[in-house]
Amino acid sequence: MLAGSMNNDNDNVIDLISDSGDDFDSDSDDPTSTNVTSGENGGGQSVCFQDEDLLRSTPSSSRSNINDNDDVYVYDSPSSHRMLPASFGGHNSASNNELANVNDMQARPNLENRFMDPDESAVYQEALQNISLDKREDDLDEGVLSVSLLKHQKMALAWMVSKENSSHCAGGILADDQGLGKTVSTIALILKQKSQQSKFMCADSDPLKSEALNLDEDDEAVTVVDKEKQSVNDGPKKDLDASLSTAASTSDVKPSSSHMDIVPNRIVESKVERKKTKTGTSSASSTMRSMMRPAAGTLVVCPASVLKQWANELNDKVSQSARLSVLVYHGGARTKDPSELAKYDVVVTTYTIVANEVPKQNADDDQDQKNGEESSVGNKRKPPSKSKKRKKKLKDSDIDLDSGPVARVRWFRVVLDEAQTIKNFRTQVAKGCCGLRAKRRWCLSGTPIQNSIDELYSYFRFLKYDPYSTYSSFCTMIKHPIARNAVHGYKKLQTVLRIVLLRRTKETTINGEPIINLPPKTIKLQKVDFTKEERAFYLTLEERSRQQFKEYAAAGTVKQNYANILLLLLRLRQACDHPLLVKGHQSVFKGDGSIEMAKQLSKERVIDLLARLEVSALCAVCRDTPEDAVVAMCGHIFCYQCIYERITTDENMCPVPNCRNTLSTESVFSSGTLKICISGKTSTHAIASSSADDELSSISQSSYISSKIQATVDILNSIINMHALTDSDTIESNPNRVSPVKAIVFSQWTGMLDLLEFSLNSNLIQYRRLDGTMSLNSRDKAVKDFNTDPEVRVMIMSLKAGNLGLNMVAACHVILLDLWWNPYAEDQAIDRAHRIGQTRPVTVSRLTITDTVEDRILSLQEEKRAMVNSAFGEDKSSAHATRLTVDDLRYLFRI
Ligand SMILES: Nc1ncnc2c1ncn2[C@@H]1O[C@H](COP(=O)(O)OP(=O)(O)OP(=O)(O)O)[C@@H](O)[C@H]1O
Repeated sequence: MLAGSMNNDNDNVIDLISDSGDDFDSDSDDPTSTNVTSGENGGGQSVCFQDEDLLRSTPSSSRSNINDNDDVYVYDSPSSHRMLPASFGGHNSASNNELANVNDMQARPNLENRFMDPDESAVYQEALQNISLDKREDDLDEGVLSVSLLKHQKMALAWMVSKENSSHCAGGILADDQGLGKTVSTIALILKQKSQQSKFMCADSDPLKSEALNLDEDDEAVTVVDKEKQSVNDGPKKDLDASLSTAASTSDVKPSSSHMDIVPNRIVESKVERKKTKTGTSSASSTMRSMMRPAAGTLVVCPASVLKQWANELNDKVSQSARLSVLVYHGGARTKDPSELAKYDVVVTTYTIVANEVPKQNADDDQDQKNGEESSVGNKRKPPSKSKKRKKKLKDSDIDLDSGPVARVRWFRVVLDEAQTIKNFRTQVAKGCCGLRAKRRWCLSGTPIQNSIDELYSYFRFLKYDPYSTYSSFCTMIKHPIARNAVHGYKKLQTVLRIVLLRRTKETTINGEPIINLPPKTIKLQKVDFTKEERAFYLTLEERSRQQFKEYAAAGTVKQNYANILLLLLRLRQACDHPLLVKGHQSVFKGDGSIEMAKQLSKERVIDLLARLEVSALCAVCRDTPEDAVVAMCGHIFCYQCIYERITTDENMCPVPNCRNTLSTESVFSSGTLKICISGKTSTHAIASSSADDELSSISQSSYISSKIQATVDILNSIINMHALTDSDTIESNPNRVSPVKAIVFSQWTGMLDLLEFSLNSNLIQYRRLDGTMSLNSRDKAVKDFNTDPEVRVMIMSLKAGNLGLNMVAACHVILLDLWWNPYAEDQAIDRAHRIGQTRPVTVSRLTITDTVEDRILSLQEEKRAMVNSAFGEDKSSAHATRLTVDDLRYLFRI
């Protein structure tokens, strides 16, 4: 275990998780956010804690069911390994226990008093009210959905409806495991509440009604649109399939081309809106503009990769008679007219678009975060006063002109799918989502907490879950109580969460019955050996990295060189996949015009950009370790996917605050592109294989089949050939006869996918590919081909582009080519196949090379799981928070 290798030197604790805005943010899925334990008590599960993460260790019995002997994890135990305990969801087998917290409050006023704050009385009241609602179910009239809701979905529907009707925090977090049908539950909610939504959308035309319904407390002025100025317009009625085929590509979207079944009487006169917005920037006109903000239906915000899937589900799961009008709001040619959005029951868009179109929260918000960070335990600061709020809202109106259509309507409901996207409250995307005006707010996430308690704050802020929606209150009322007394602090947190969060795992039972009968999932850790040459290559690299680290340590500059150290680790991880990745092999992205652009730059500039790229720790958009890192002309670093989505859909401004640099696909460079310019060679392969000092050139060729690739191909071949059919096969006895066995292969590096492709081609294995550089239409087609074409047996995907949301039950094997710091990203990937609709046992192969950095990553992953579990577990013995220490890094470098 990791901790076993560490000493007690707490003086060595370094703060590798920055508190505010620097590069080492607590959001990142790199070791900085792993909250690794360090040896405080001389080995074992000792930890070095600070108040940031406030986490405790878990007894081994409550951890995942790990068989140490054969490295097979079997996820069929009733005690889920996942991050929230039974008591959180409130709707699982522990449904009686889960009420204990609230009952405690009733029965023992002392407990209540221990944390009761005047601002929290509404929370307390709701906790009391909720006691009796636990097992309620709700359903839709027959024929509204094309499928029947499962029992747990009926329970979710009842809970969501009651939450929406709650006076305090209308909405919540549906945190069911991946693949348990959150999308369908949410669609059921939209349908169930359709009449309320329609009332909201129509109330614009009746000021009295608007006031009586108190329709939008978020707005500074209730929108009053003269009925006479509304045009009744049925709009172009096109069917959803047609709209999808035009709307989802990044290049071929026509404004308003994706309308269907427009709700009559709901069209705000767009000319009026446009005229108003053109008339200058005076406060009068901005107030007017605000008043003219039309009321719209439900906005679904999701990652680009699942945009089409959402639209498809809205189409497929709703019967013809109850059909919802749906707009896929995406692509450079999307409408600029907010009233256009207000015509639809549901608008589906991406996080990138929300981040771009919604004005970021202003200084008040930042000040609040500062207050929270600065305030010490017991030193409570007041949340912003009402007058301040008012001021802020007026400012919002003033910046209305800068905002896009999604920010210029009042939504009835906003749903954030894969809501962990906003887990870092400091990111633009989190701020953008919080800036949306909405009456009801939902977060959907199978992995709501990945790194720290702070992630909850981001959801609470979005949900406007008062009083915890300001950072200072969140710290005072949640973080600090945990720091003071973990037992009571967590109990309180569980109670607070129980009101807004519903979670069931695949192992949850209702009345003794599993909520879902999925075939089992088996995860195998498959250890692969390097060849002699690969081992030699790796050892040389490792030795160099170790020396470098020692130099930093000797100079006392480990912290300052943190980005460099991450890069050293990255190289070691890549070496485990294929030596060529270390040599700079990277996909030259399809249609990449940037080589020509880079050639125009001076050599110094190119070298400078390459240097920046090579020390990049985090993507400036997602704040994760960049996948397929690119550097922009301004020097900022991004994942290619993160920036590609932005520059192909929007105004092309660099998303880094105060950097107004214009970006295009031609002006962001991969290291491969820059190296081509420096060397004058035409391909990265050529550079890699022609290095003068490359004594190991035979394994640095793109045609070289690395051990991991060989292992992957072996697995694939055995899967494909395994199910030889006999004459006696029936559909029942051998379902593979009708649906051939298929596999998904994930890697973090598109360069690795390129290299794998060589072997798949030479083995005549038919495959499709999905990565972040592909248009949404191409991705959708790849998924469809994989799911429906019996000849296509393999899907190769980049982890970032493919691990969220997609339904791929055609696969019953998943191969993870490399390990990720954050084990939850792997869980998400695996659950593309292990979800409702899967009929066969799912086998997962995690490939690792023995005796390399990957062994240590495995330990880190387990520590991370234990950390997240322990945040909510039963063991109260060691209530501390964790930080990555110098010793942790020594451990990673085997020093
Ligand atoms: N009641 C139902 N009947 C039939 N199929 C269903 C039902 N509910 C969900 N499904 C199907 O199960 C699959 C998983 O559902 P869904 O995508 O809603 O899960 P999810 O919880 O949103 O997953 P993720 O967290 O991965 O996004 C989908 O293919 C969906 O169509």
